[in-house]
Amino acid sequence: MLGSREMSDSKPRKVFFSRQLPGVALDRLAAEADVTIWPKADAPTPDELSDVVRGCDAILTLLSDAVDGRVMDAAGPQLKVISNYAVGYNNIDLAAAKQRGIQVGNTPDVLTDATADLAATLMLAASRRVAEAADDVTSGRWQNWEPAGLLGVEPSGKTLGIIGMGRIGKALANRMVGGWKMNLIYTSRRDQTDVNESLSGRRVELDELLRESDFISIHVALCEATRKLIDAEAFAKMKSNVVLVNTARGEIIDQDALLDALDTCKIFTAGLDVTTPEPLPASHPLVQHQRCLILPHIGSATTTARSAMTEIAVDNIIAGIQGKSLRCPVTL
Ligand SMILES: NC(=O)C1=CN([C@@H]2O[C@H](COP(=O)(O)OP(=O)(O)OC[C@H]3O[C@@H](n4cnc5c(N)ncnc54)[C@H](O)[C@@H]3O)[C@@H](O)[C@H]2O)C=CC1
Ligand SMILES: O=C(O)C(=O)CO
Repeated sequence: MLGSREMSDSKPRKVFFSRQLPGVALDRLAAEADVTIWPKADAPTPDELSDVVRGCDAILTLLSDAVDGRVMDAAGPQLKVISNYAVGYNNIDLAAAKQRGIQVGNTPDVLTDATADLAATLMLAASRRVAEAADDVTSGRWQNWEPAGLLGVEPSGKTLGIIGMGRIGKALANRMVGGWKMNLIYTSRRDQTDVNESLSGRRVELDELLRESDFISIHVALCEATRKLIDAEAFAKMKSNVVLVNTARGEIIDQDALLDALDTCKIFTAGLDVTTPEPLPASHPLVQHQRCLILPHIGSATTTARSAMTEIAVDNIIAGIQGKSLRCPVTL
């Protein structure tokens, strides 16, 4: 049923947090609601989540929590808001929430700089083979300064292709065009005149981006249209020696095709903050691959970004349980 849900003023609101959050904003919720925080280190399974949200007015979820209609129904008809502690919301069934009149919120903007910084870090670290080089030192393999040892590629003056020119894509473009004087091409659902004018960017089709880029960084949201967007066919179109970076979602790359592209030296290196699943087992060939640098999804992991995310997530919950519009709503 569409529309706002019944508010009951007679009993305290119940809120479930699927993890403890950094920052102090949680204190503000105490005045409004009884907050239960998932006590275990491992994320709740879908069954556990359905169980613990029973009777809740609001749920705070992480990107690893799959929230579908079943979880929403298990919570009950009083559930008013799902506050996702992330800007990406591919883990939430928005149609099911809309159908039930449940508001969904996310945490945009405040993590843009942190995530763009990490994408830039991955670009530089992957292009200079930093993980491989550090491993040579810690393993004792490094013996001599070699003129042809650990040669990398340089971003300066090269072409950067950004897939998905949203907030984080633009912030990375600013860094790499401003600082490294890279040439910019990008894919986007609409032309971005500000990017074209201030960064001399050019919107292109994905095919052209794949054929022209020396560095490719993925910043598009995950949805059915972007799942496995970078597959074997896409790798085949790329130049050789491409550096590929993904800080968006692991599902956007076909990981078997990526492994093959690395094994056959079709691409130079990859830098990934996201994989599927997360974590990849330590024995996975991509984890073990010398030219694949994988980080544990730390794009937004700065004290500044995570505290600000907590503020927004809590604001979204308070507004939601009061029946008001969310500070950062997600709509279908
Ligand atoms: N590694 C990390 O810790 C973090 C990862 N992320 C990921 O980065 C993504 C981007 O974040 P923002 O830039 O803030 O989001 P945004 O919404 O500003 O940008 C996403 C872009 O994807 C485009 N897009 C969405 N659906 C599309 C489709 N079907 N086809 C083509 N383009 C489509 C949008 O038009 C937009 O330009 C998030 O969705 C999230 O998955 C975000 C923050 C931290
Ligand atoms: O916000 C997101 O979407 C993340 O992946 C983590 O901050």
